Amino acid sequence: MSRLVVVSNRVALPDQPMSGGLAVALRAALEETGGLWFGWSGKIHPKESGHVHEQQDGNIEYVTLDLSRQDHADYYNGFANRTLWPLLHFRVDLVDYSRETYDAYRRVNALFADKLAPLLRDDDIVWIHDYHLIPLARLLRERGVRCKLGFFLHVPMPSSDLLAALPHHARLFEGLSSHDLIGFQTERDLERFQDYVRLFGRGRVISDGVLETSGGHRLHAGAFPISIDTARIAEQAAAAADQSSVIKLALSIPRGSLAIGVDRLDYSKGLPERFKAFECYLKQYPEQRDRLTFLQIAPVSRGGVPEYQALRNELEQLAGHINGGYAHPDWTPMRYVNQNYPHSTLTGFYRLAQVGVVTPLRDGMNLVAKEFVASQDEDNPGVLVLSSFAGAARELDGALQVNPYDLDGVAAALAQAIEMPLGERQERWEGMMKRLREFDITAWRRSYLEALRAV
Ligand SMILES: O=P(O)(O)OC[C@H]1O[C@H](O[C@H]2O[C@H](CO)[C@@H](O)[C@H](O)[C@H]2O)[C@H](O)[C@@H](O)[C@@H]1O
Ligand SMILES: O=c1ccn([C@@H]2O[C@H](COP(=O)(O)OP(=O)(O)O)[C@@H](O)[C@H]2O)c(=O)[nH]1
Repeated sequence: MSRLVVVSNRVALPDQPMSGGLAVALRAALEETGGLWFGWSGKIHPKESGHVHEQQDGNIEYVTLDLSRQDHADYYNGFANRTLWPLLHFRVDLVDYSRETYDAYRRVNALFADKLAPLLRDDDIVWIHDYHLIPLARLLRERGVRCKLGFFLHVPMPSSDLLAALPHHARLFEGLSSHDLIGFQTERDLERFQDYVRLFGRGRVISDGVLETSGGHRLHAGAFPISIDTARIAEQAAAAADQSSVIKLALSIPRGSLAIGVDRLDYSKGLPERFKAFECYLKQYPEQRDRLTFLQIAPVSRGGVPEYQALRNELEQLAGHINGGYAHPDWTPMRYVNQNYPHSTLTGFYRLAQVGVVTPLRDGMNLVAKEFVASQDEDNPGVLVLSSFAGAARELDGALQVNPYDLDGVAAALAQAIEMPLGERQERWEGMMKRLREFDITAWRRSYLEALRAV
């Protein structure tokens, strides 16, 4: 059996807190197969990039690299998170492009290739993840790597006109053609990529899922929606009721209902719009007031990027404004928490909640939506309010689907969720849970790797 080598910028090193779906999902996938996980150590080196750390945990070997302060600023905060991230989330207005950060991005990818290529064997299966590492496959091929190379994009693929707004887009995206298989979260993402190849990439779509580049090279592309370890999450949620933080939360809401949101503090997650929609709900449904408490957990993410700092300030003001307007001495409508929680606690929080609120403006998948469903009590399941712009919306059709820009629509969905009769809640939940049981993290990994092996 060939060895699985996973490559990603973010690596979930043992005993580190995880927030971010990529790390959560890849750890779950690698725990089953074992293999090598290669990427950034999460550390800044005072002098230079490239210092290597090696670590073994069970059947997973970790090889990670430090980044210098400059490379971290220009590659991670810069080109990856101020250029590609907004572009791929349809936010051209936030794209900050500079040749300096693009050079750093290529430089760090070349460093990854230099360190990884000597570790690879011809019968390895190498699975590269996400927008940080688009040029890596080509750089590995240039260093003589011959094994199968696959790529998975965790974020949305925007429409081709938006991609074409990026200077040097052709040079960047041509690099993807060095893979044998490119995976997307949804069929829509795949379609938009095929459009880009035809309209701007000088390539051809031979048949659905088979592409030919301008140089005549053929590669495969498909949709592989990422998922969760459904059975484990359901077990954790049922066991979490004994945890002190879960008990304390339950005791703090003696009457009424809990709505919960859990997101990295990121502008793609639609948090200001969500807070404003909650305010609309409080205003428009006074008869339900005092019954619903909204808990938003939002661990700080990419704190070195100015747009994320501005978002944090905005959310603090909005939360203060809502509580100032509606709180009573014995009830506060909003609880806004920047702390990061382990899954074992989060699943207990999800299970306590009557409503899960997942309203990103754009999201590749959104694992929180799936975790919320998997954590529910089958005898009394909560209701998921889900943005139709999350990749998860394709599969979670039992959710109340909303347009996150339509604040009145989100407010109405919250009110509907609170009033929804048990029978309807169960029916909606069962359909979604069936899908998550059948298509869990193992099925995702298998379906992608089988397709890659078959190429
Ligand atoms: O590594 P960070 O900069 O801290 O960011 C965390 C991760 O955010 C993004 O996650 C995406 O992957 C999820 C799993 O496929 C998906 O559900 C979600 O919609 C995406 O936003 C990013 O793509 C990852 O690279 C980051 O590690
Ligand atoms: O305090 C937190 C907040 C989030 N998460 C996890 O981080 C992941 C977020 O993934 P998602 O796909 O929803 O969004 P991303 O952050 O990757 O864009 C989920 O597994 C969450 O349970 C966590 O472990 N602790």
